[in-house]
Amino acid sequence: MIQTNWIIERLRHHWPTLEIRVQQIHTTGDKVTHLPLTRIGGDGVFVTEIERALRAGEIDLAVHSLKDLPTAQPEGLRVVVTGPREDVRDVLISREPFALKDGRLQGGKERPRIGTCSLRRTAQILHLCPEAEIVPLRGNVDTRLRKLEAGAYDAILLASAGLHRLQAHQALAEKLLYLPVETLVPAPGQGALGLEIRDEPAWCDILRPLQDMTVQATTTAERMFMRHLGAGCYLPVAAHALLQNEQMTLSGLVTSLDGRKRITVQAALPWTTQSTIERAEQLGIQVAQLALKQGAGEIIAEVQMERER
Ligand SMILES: NCc1[nH]cc(CCC(=O)O)c1CC(=O)O
Repeated sequence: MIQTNWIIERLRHHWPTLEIRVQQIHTTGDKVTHLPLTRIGGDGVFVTEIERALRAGEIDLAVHSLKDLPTAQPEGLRVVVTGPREDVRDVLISREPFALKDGRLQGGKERPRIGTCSLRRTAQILHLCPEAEIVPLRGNVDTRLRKLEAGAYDAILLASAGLHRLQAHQALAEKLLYLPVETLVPAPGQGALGLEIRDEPAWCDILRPLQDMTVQATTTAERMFMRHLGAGCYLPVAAHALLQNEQMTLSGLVTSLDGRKRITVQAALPWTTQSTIERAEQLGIQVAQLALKQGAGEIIAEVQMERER
C-alpha cells in the first residue's frame, strides 16, 4: 500500500485530472504465510491474481515489487520500471549485535538462529556463517519483526527496501547490519518497483513520466541473467547491476543451498545515454553464459532435485 500510494502521488502530479481508485488484491503469497514461497507453487505467487485482474480490465495498473515479478513477461502485458531504486541491500536485524569480519558473519552465539525462507539468503548466509541454523520465517515485514522480538530467532534477514518504505529502520538502527552487495548479493530487481499495464498505447503514455531508464536498464540486466539460467525467482541466484562511469557492470551469483559451491561472475559493457534496453539484456545473457560455462546449470539442477525431495 505504501508503494501504491507513492505511485499515486506521482501520477497525480503528472496527470492532475486522472481519476484514481485503489483496489487492494490479496494474492496467494499474501494469504498463505505458513509455507515457504518455494513450497506454495512456483513463480508469481504475489502476481498471478493481480495479472488476472489486469487482463480482465478490473484494474488498469498494478504496482509490484519488481523482485516478485517472474522474469518471463506474459503476452499482452508490459512492465514499466520506475525509480529511484530503494536501497538494494539485504539487512540483518538482530537482538544482540552481529559483525562482519574477514568475510565471516559473527553473532553472539556459537550457533546463531537466523530467520529467512529465501534460498538465496540461506545459501549466502551459510557461506558467511557455516555454523548458523537457518529457521523458516515468512509473513509481511511487521510480522517478521514481531517474531524476532518474540525470541524465536537471534537474527532475521530482510530487504532493506521494505524496512525503509515502512520507515521502520530509524527505530531499529542499533539492531541493523547492512550487508554490502558484494557480501550478500541481492535478488534481481530488489528495491525497484514494476508498474504493470495492459500493453496499450494510452497507458504507456500515462506511465512515461514515471519510467526510469537507468533503473529499467540495470534491473533488466539482472533479470535477464536469472531468466537465461532458466531459474525461477525462488532459487539461490542473485544479481546486481551498476551503471556508472559510462559503463554497466553486472555481477551474478549461483550457489548451492549449503553455500559451499559458489559461482560468481561479472562482466561490463560501455554504456551511454543512447544505449538501449536490448544492450542490457545482452549483458545479462553474457554473464549467464559465463556462469553456465562454470557449471551453474549443474548447481541449479541439484537445487531443484533437493527441493523436490
Ligand atoms: N518476497 C517478498 C518481498 N518482495 C519485495 C520485498 C522487499 C522490497 C523490495 O525488494 O523491493 C520483499 C520482502 C523481503 O524480501 O524482505
